[in-house]
Amino acid sequence: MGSSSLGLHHWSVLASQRVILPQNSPKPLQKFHSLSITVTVASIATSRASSVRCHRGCFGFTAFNRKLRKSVRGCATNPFVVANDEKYGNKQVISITPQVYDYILANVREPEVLRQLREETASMRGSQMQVSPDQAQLLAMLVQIHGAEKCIEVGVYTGYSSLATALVLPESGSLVACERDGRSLEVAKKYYDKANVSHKVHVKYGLAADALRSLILSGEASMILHLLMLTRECIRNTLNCYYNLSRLGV
Ligand SMILES: C[S@@+](CC[C@H](N)C(=O)[O-])C[C@H]1O[C@@H](n2cnc3c(N)ncnc32)[C@H](O)[C@@H]1O
Repeated sequence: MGSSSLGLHHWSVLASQRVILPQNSPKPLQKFHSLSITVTVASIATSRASSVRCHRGCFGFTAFNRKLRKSVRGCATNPFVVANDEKYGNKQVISITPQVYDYILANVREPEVLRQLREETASMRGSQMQVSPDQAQLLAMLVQIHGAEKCIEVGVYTGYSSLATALVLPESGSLVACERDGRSLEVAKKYYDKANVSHKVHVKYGLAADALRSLILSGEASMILHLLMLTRECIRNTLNCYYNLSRLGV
């Protein structure tokens, strides 16, 4: 993986990374791992209990999710939490309450086209899977800070996070968008068109691992892997491909 590569994961994959990543991961993957934690922290803060349930079903990381559910429940009821752990110097920390989250949502910078996509998706099956506006803003910001030109999204659904990414990519940039569900992909494509970013998005309909394998074969250059929401087996296959990409130095 080249020097301009950046790896991010959605929080729910964090537990699996420990199991799947090779022990002697090359440096880029170590960077990838620590960056995921950044996103994880941000995402845990804004995840809803319903999505926690969904992820539990998908991945079966019961202990991890039990902990997470507990923290989400705690966040919803206690505006302030005193962290007794010495590590935090017994400081008072603000947790996310519905009111704080309302404030975040009211102040997030969400382009009009993303708002429309979010509203259209709200009535669709699986809408709880969609990333939230604040998560998308964080992703878009990281793409911009990093000056990324080539990105991959594994798991597009109706396209919210991929559209947020495509909107901030430069005109010369490209996003490989992998999704196995044709119906949600149709919605995504409609919004890429609407936002005039279709030329930046290379849609790969089918299993992500296949798309990644073909990227390896074609020797595609540096990229961002920024969302991975698959079954455990798919994660294993996909990460193997990703690991091969980094070993090849692409
Ligand atoms: C959590 S959703 C993605 C949310 C999306 N990034 C958004 O912003 O709305 C996960 C998506 O991954 C897709 N998916 C699951 N396994 C897959 C695989 N093996 N290959 C490609 N897509 C997959 C599902 O169909 C689903 O649409």
